Amino acid sequence: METLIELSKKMPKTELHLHIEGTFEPEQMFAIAQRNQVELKYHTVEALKAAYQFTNLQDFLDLYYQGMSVLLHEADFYDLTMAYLSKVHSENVVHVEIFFDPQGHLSRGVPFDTQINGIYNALKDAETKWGMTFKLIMSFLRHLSEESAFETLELSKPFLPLIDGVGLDSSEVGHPPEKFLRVFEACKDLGLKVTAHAGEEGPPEYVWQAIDQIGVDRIDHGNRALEDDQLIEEIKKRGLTLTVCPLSNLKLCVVNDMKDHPIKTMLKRGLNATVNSDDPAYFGGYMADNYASLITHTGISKEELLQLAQNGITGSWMENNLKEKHLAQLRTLFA
Ligand code: HPA
Ligand SMILES: [Zn+2]
Repeated sequence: METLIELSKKMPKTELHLHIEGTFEPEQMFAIAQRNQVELKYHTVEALKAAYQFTNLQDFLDLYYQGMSVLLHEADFYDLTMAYLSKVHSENVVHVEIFFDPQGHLSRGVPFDTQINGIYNALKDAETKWGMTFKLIMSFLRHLSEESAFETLELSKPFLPLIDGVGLDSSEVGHPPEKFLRVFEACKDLGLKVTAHAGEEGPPEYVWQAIDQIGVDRIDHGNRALEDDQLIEEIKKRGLTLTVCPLSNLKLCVVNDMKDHPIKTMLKRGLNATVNSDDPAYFGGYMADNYASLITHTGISKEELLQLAQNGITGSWMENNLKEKHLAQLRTLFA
């Protein structure tokens, strides 16, 4: 009998919540730092890894911004992205929708074209080599101003054909979605899809704002929506997908123990929850590890595993015929 973990490895998977800067493995970070002659605060891979102990989102973000500071050239962005894609290709991930944080690089003098060309060329190469499809999402840093987000949007305009959607990440509490209402209106007018991190640490009110005011197409995390029954009903009514990140939730103390992760509750309540890795190099695992951890600790059933995988396909922004193809493969595998 095939175990659920074996099945989860084999099944075609999508990744809908992934920060490319969060895939920076310490070994690669040191190699690129050396090649760019940038000094890191930590002097060995071991010392850096030992610092990956977070009690909240901000602890992590402080290290995340430090880590990305070694990315300077187009080749750095290409190598980072290709390393991630090749890793998840080996785990049967067939489609990725990845975030990048332009403001985290612009503030260090790295031009928009350097960033996006490196990332996009890797995505195109993975598509050519393995047939892995993708969407690219530009994310605004919510701890910065509305003005900075508008400046970033302006810089992105020559590259809009390469960008599918926009997101909102970084320090959530104190930076509600409504702070960026006008930016997101402008993005929608440009035909971009919209998603936002909401309800990771922030209150249900932020999820309401993301839905009601911003009109998001998807919700990133959304854990705290479970505190509000009316909100759950609204998310269901609108058919919104939640991009849930189990190992991230554990590492950032959004949940205290994987056995208490709310993903089964989300499914039971009829929410379209999906499984994603967020910042796998920092949180201890890629897609396969996230599924394996849920299977081991929460006791999800075969039916729930199939539901999660199906949600990852239906909640993606891929074309409908591709969705049908992947859904048919899943049905065969689970039959
Ligand atoms: O999980 C996250 N939350 C908010 N901002 C982020 N930036 C990278 N990862 C995250
Ligand atoms: Zn995230």
